[in-house]
Amino acid sequence: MRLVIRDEKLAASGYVAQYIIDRIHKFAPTESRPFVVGLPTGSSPVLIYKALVARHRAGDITFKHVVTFNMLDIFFSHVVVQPDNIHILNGNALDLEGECGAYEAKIKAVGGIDLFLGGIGADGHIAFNEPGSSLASRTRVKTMAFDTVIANSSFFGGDMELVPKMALTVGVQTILEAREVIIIVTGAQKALALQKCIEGGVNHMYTLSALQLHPHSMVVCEENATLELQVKTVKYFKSIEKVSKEFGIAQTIPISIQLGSPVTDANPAESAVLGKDTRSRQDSANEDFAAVVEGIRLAPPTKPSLRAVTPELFPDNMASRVSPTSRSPSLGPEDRSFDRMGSRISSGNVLA
Ligand SMILES: N[C@@H]1[C@@H](O)[C@H](O)[C@@H](COP(=O)(O)O)O[C@@H]1O
Repeated sequence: MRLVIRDEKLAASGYVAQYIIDRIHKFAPTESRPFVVGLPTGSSPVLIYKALVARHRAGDITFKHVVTFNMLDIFFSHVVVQPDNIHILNGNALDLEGECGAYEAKIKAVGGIDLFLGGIGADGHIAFNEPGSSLASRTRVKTMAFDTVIANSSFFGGDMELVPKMALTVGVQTILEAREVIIIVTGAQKALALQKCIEGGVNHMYTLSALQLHPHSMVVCEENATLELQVKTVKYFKSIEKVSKEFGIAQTIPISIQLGSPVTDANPAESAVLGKDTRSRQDSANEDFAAVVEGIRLAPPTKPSLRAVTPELFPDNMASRVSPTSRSPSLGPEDRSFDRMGSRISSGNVLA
C-alpha cells in the first residue's frame, strides 16, 4: 500500500485528480476498451470531482470513453461522463438482490474496474461495508451503522430521520478485484480509522484495512488525517516519495495495468511488434512483482553491487596483509600456512 500525504485537503485532492487524468491519458481509452472507474459517495471526493470537471472544461481531459460505477448519482456523472456509460445502483429497484447481481455482472462485462476511487467512514468502512462486513462480500444490501447515518445526514439537511437506514453497496471483494484502488482521506475525524487501517491488521471491523491485501492500493490523505499514526509511519511513507524523487524512480503500477493490456487472444506476433502485453488484464492485475521489476528497470545505474562478487574471488587480500619481512621462521604452523598461501597469490599465481 502506498500512503501519500499532503499538507492540505486541496493539495491531496489535486494530487488524486492529476493522478486520474494521467492514468486516463496513458490508458488512452476507446469505445471498445473503456477506462472503468468506481466512484464513491460522500463529501471527501467532491474536490477531486470539481478539479476533474474544471480540467475537462479546460480541454485537458475527455471522459468520452470512461465508464463509471457509481454508488450514487453524483453531479460529476452528469457533467462529464456519457449517460450510457454511467452505472448506478438503484436502491428503489423492486428486486434488490437482482439489482446487486446485475451490477456485478455489468462490472464483469466491461472487463472489471481499472481504478476504484473511495473514501473512508469515520469507523474505517469503505463504500457502505460497515464494521463486521465480510471481507469476501460482493454487491448487496447493507444496513448502515448509526455513525454512518449521522455522517450522511448532512446530505439530507441534517435530518437523520430522512437518511435511508439501508443502502446498496459494492462489497469488499468487489473493490479488491479492481486493478487499482485509491482512497482519499481528509479531516482529523478520520485519523483513528486511518490508523487502524494502516497500522492495524486486516480486520472486518475496519473494512478499509482489507486493502492491505491489494497489490496496487494507494491512500492519499491530508496531514490532519495522520494525527493518530506513529511518527515513524508518517516519516517512512514520506521518505518513500522523497527517495524515489531523488533517484528519479517513478512509483508506478505495472505497465500492463497502465495500458490496460489487451486480452490473451491477441496475436502474439503483432503484440510483440506493438510492444504490447498479451496477458489477460486480470492476470496482470495480480502480478505485483511486475511493479518491483519495473521499478528496477527505471532505476538509474548504480555502483556494482558488492554482493555480486563471491568472497573467494577477492584477489590478493591475504597476501597484501603479510609483508615479506614479517615472514620469519619463528612463525607458528598456522601462520606459516597463511604465509604460504599469501606468497602464492601475491606472486600472481592462481591457486589450482
Ligand atoms: N458510503 C459512504 C462512503 O463511501 C464514504 O467514504 C463515507 C465518508 O463520507 P465523507 O466523505 O462525507 O466523510 O460516507 C459514506 O458512508
